[in-house]
Amino acid sequence: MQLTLEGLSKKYPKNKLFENLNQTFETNNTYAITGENGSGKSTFIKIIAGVIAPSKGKVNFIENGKLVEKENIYQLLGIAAPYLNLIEEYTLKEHLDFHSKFKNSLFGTDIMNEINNANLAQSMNKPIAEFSSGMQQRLKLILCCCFEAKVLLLDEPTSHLDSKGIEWYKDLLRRTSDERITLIASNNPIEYNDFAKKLINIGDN
Ligand SMILES: Nc1ncnc2c1ncn2[C@@H]1O[C@H](COP(=O)(O)OP(=O)(O)OP(=O)(O)O)[C@@H](O)[C@H]1O
Repeated sequence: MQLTLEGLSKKYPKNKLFENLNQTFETNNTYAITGENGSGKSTFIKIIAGVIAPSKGKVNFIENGKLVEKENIYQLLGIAAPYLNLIEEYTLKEHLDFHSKFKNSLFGTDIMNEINNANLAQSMNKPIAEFSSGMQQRLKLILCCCFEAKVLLLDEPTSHLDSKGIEWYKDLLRRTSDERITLIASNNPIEYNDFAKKLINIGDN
């Protein structure tokens, strides 16, 4: 799997974020997308995810040497980001069942071990609306990392996590990032230092 950027640019009427990014991301690699506040990290992640359009240029998903059609990209993606909300009315169990209709768990029914590791087992029947921000973040990371996806997009992955939660996130990523392209949008080295071989500073552009 490869992800390539061809002359990727984004500007808003009053704000030029990045221009002419050309980059190839390869499977089995983790990349940190850095840059100061407002430089465009989240915008970049949203463009990769196809949520918003670039001003110029292209994002290509290439699998076995072939360009993946736009409508099939969703199936390749796992994404955890502050602006992507869980379904508040669902319980954790309902959320897992719903997610499993679209994607297979990497661990089969052992996904419950992951729920346990994340300290969420006692909340299986609790609605997401009653989850703390840290609990919601842990569930977002499980849904992103523990289900089939070839590209992981993590925007500020440790937001709302306490020190135990950060150690849990690191362990989760260590165990689930093989054979994937992982992009971590962050200014916090704790979130990527152990993983990212390459830093792409969006603000440099
Ligand atoms: N829909 C929009 N219309 C106009 N400007 C926008 C829009 N969305 C984002 N911006 C602006 O684009 C810039 C980049 O925002 P973005 O959230 O991508 O930055 P970031 O690097 O993720 O920031 P942070 O580190 O603070 O999370 C900001 O100045 C923001 O105000």
